[in-house]
Amino acid sequence: MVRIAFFGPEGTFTEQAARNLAGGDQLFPVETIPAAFDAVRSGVAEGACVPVENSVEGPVTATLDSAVDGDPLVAVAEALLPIRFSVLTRSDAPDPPRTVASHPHALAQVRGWLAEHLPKAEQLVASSTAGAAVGVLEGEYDAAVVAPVAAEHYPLRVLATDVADLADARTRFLLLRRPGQLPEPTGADRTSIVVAAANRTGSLAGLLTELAMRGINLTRLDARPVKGDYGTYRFFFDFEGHIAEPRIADALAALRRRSTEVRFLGSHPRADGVAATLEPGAGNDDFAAADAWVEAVRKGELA
Ligand SMILES: O=C(O)C(=O)C[C@]1(C(=O)O)C=C[C@@H](O)C=C1
Repeated sequence: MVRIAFFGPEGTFTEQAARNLAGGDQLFPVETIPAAFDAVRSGVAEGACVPVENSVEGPVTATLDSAVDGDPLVAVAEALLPIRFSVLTRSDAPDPPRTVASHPHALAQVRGWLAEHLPKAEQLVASSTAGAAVGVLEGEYDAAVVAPVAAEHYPLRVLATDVADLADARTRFLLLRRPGQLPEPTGADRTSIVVAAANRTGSLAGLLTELAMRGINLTRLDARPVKGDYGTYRFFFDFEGHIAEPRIADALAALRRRSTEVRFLGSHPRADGVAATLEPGAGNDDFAAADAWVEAVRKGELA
């Protein structure tokens, strides 16, 4: 039985994403994002499901940092969930609640709603949305901002549903595994890498140029500090395409040459199915034809 760790406890958005991604695999919750990575690295689980980016609050930094701190893991699939929250409370909690807790990404997505409906409630950070629900049950907080499914897991009173400051908020989640066989290219794929850029003029521009020259469309760029080396950063790139495609392989090789540290984080189908935009001359056939031409020139077959 394949075991998949997910960022829990039960009733997180990540559990929902894991259910979408894991098929019949056995899911089990872990308390933190680093613990989900560790479960795979140590062999306790074959896979892990974690959030990676939210359309309102941006990157999930615990996921980015865990991707570089430890043995390499690769993303083999992703899920994209629309995000709308419920607010739960204990029936014996003060009305209105004096404290409201959630994951920082969740609090950031309901700032306006909280200001309007619970302006006096102190906002507290919990390990996850469902972790906040557990805290409400245990009397630690009065209310929690949670995924709607949390109401099915925890015996709490529903104070509000369909809570979201922005109608189209989404979070993207990854299914991670130890490196092995990669998913096949589909034409609508995403490749992720993390690169340490040298601290000198134009080094990031140089990396970006390698992608741009090969007609590769970036879908995300985040910087994270290299811990313990003030002023130095690693850059996380997501871009359209799959390492099996020549333009992507060619760009990765160029980044490898330019940087002392590149970590491949996966090539997998995009959850939204958006096909890669192909610039003129960037297709697989264009690369094959150009390689054949160089080979012919080398052999003296062409002037
Ligand atoms: O706490 C959860 O339920 C999570 O799955 C984490 C998380 C996140 O990291 O962004 C996932 C989706 C929502 O955007 C809020 C929180």
